[in-house]
Amino acid sequence: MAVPFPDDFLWGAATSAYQIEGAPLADGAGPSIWHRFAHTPGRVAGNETGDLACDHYHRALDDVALMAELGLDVYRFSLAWGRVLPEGRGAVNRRGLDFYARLVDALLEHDIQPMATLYHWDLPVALHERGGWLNPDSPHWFADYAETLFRALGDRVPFWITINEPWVVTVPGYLDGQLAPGHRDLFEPPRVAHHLLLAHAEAVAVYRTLGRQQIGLAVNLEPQHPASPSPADLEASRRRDAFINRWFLDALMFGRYPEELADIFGPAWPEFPAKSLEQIRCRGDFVGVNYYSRGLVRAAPDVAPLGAVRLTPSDAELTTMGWEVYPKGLTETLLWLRDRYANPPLYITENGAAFDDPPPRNGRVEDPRRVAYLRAHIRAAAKALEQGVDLRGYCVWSLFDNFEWAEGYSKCFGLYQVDPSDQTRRPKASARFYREVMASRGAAA
Ligand SMILES: N=[N+]=NCCCCNC(=O)[C@@H]1[C@H]2[C@H](O)[C@@H](O)[C@H](O)[C@@H](CO)[C@@H]12
Repeated sequence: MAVPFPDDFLWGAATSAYQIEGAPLADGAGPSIWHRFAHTPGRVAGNETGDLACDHYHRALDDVALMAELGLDVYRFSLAWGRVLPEGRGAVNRRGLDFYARLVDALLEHDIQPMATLYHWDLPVALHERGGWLNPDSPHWFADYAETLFRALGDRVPFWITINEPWVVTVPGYLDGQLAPGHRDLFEPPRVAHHLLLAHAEAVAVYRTLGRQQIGLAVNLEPQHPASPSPADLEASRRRDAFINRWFLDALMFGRYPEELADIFGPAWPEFPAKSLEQIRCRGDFVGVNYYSRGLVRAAPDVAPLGAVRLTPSDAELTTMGWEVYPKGLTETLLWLRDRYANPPLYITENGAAFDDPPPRNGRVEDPRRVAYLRAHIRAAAKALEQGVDLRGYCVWSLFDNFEWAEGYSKCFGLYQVDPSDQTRRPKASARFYREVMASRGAAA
């Protein structure tokens, strides 16, 4: 492929603490809401948990050597809040902090840039018991936690992400209850979202006094297309676009929520004080984009609160998550960000696909569909770059097959297969493909 990727473009891979580390209570760590959720029967497929996951907590240094062999420029990982602050605030757990210091130092020794996510869904139970993200103090708890990490690792970590996918924290977490903490309530999501945005803004403000590098928010974005040109479907796709794509970014970039949100939530949508919306207004240094698919939307008046449903096109290729393979949507999303928010610096902080991979043969795992998915989406990103999008990096989700939340270990996104019997990491064809892409600075895609 003609190479539009600049030499300093950062090629990487992403993971998160609860999904790969295992040992959730080791060395003084406090339990998270995901530890509690996974241990609640019926919440996770097969009642699987992150107790072992990829055992990364005990294998981190070997895993960093694997990342170096793969050829990563950047590695995106998350910090488990409860390892560092077992009660979520107050006393620091030195052994937890030391784990992350060792990980960061190992990455730097291998010339891999650390990209640290402060919050990837694993709120300490101790804070959840004080109301969690519903508590108006939660932004201050988060800013204090962030400050602890900025002071401990800020000199060595060049990229910080405050919160991973506040939409997923809010909607599956508090509206439909699919993810921890599993609440199903119409009145909680608007407040949770507001506190998450205040938490992000407060952490960025603290970072501005302590750090000199880059900090941003990672959002899941999904272009919405009406299933038909009917006014009802057009309106439904506009509502879903506001709900998924503009809710958090408009608040950050413009200091206001999309007006559709008040229609969607009706009486459950509070009057937010103008002062707090002004506090939320905070562009950060970059936007992290998590892209997987698009939404094909049909009006469904009886489906509350959106009045819309997402269709699965009958003729589309689907991943095992049921998501349509739609690389054009990545180009569309990147151009939309350029045009709506005045061309902010962007990193694709997650892009990948779950497919049922075969067992290894002669130590190799063939995953041609994932190779095709990654190639198509890297090319889609290139198309946006060629149109002036300020795209600076791309991270595959995920480095390893790992704990896919409520799906357990049944959904595999990894470049490496992890043998559950002995934790052996085996590269898939997609790892070999991605190594070539990185070595050729994008040309091999
Ligand atoms: N309706 N609707 N839209 C649903 C949009 C949510 C899409 N799921 C994500 O973005 C999560 C992200 C997460 O960071 C990671 O921890 C997960 O392992 C991956 C894979 O699932 C993705």
